Amino acid sequence: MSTVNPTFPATKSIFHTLHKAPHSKPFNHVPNHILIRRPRMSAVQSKVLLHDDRSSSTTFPPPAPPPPKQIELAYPVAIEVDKVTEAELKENGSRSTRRTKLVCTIGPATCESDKLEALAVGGMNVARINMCHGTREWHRAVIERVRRLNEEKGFAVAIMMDTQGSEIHMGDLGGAASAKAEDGEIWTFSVRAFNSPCPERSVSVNYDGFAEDVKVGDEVVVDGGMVRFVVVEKTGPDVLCRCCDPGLLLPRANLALWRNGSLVRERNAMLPTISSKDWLDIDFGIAEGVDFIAVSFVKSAEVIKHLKSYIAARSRGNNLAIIAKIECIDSLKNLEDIIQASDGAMVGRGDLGAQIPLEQVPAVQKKTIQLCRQLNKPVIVASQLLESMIEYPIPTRAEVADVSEVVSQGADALMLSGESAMGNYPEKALAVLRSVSLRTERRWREQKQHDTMELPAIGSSISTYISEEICIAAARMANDLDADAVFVYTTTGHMASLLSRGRPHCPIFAFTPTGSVQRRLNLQRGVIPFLLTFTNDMESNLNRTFFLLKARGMIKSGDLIVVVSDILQSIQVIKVP
Ligand SMILES: Nc1ncnc2c1ncn2[C@@H]1O[C@H](COP(=O)(O)OP(=O)(O)OP(=O)(O)O)[C@@H](O)[C@H]1O
Ligand SMILES: CC(=O)C(=O)O
Ligand SMILES: [K+]
Ligand SMILES: [Mg+2]
Repeated sequence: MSTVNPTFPATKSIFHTLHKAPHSKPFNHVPNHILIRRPRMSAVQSKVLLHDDRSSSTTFPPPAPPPPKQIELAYPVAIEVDKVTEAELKENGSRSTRRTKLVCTIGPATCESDKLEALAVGGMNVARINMCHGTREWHRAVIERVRRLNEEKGFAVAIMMDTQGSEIHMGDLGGAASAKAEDGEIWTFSVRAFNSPCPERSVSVNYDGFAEDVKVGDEVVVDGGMVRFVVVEKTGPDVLCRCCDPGLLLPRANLALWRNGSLVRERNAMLPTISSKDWLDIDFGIAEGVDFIAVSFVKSAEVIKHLKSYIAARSRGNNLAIIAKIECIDSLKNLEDIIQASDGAMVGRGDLGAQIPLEQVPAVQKKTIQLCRQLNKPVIVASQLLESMIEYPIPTRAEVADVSEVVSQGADALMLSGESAMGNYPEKALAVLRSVSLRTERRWREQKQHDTMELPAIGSSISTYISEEICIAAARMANDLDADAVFVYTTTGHMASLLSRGRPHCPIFAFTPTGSVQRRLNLQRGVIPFLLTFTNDMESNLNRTFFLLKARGMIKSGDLIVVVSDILQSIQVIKVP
């Protein structure tokens, strides 16, 4: 380990600097007053503004907020990064680190500390808890264990809470782990609540309108088609159904009704996206400080806006991100608005495949990934990626091809569901996601593939437009120059996310002073989030970062770095001294 060197040389080898300050040439057409209203200003601007007469209401540009205090930091301040990523950087160099992020659903197979640790070591970036199952106490214990591992073992695993939603689902089978439905058997689906244990071949249904809505001849599709029934008779609150596709019924499995080849959207379509139970779970998530809330069965952007304003009022200063789950037929009509209103999206292929014909699911997946990229929102692809690994230690070739395709399509993250929640091989499944991602990403880079996706302007102000352009240009420069990394100093994570949108071939080292921003960046493809306090003196930031990263073996002299600054709105290309 190197010792502190107070005379560590200043950055010398800047051989190219594109300085996009407000008055430089490329933005001559931009009226100054708009630029000066940016929330953060360059050091030069700050100084000028300090001499403004702030009390005068006629002054133009209008009074700006005071510049951020510049704290001079002693040389070695701590830099924190997830220890698994650190090991990967040391071992393989930055170019070969994994870009695709991995989400694991935590269930009975993985809820203990040793199992959670094994997943974290295996590359889990986000732990997902599904409020469809288990009690709040159970979930609280999982959250506490993840937090403790982060603190004690140096991981940076984020927590995602997934709501139940109020679509139609079965009850909990009176406590049984599962129930087998055989071909031709008659089962009773009832709106009555049963005492446990349930009467034989009976399940309760959470939706009170169920018996009124169904018609004889309707198909009841359980768990996206794992089991199927046909309605043969209705008697009061009970609906008698004959099993036509036998299989295992699991507690709280989702139910979809089909009639004449299409989904029944009657009064059940009026069920709220966020149920009263979900609101309690959301309060729980806010209180526990989870990083993401994934909202099930989102139908419109309004519900996301409503939830965001609720959260903003309750969790001051918190960085809770809302992920819209695209998993119902109604979400498809409003896809763009929903994604725009959210902080990210998840393609929930499980429930989606119960609501639209299966052969349409791949197109929805592809479209959602594309829209998310264009609108700069991270996107997770979920369900059945490695379904056979619930039972077997190796995946099918088709599953491997599917995972590889999702990575090629440019998704930010892959998710394990039953494979990690209740499967026999959670760590092996995670290892498959990791190795397939790495191999697919490498092939992409080796073939020097540049994707040609149009990235439209998305910001509403000139300053956000400048940020977007800088990030697109920086990503392209990094590819053309074969850079080892892009560095970005970011307080809100926004610049890091814009860089991720440009999908450079090298990783993005995002330095942020806030733990919640660091964890939130765990969902962005190609971003390695570091916790680091920085100032608005870019040269000192860079020198400090080079010093700290070199000392830890995460970069080395001669590495080529593209540096993007939020503060200066600039791009620099630097060889690490
Ligand atoms: N906390 C838990 N307790 C018990 N079992 C769980 C838990 N979480 C998940 N499982 C089991 O793992 C399976 C897959 O979990 P997952 O949460 O991914 O379900 P899903 O049906 O894909 O998601 P969703 O309900 O959001 O559509 C569940 O069907 C359930 O059997
Ligand atoms: C993940 C999820 O909710 C689904 O696939 O339905
Ligand atoms: K859910
Ligand atoms: Mg679902």
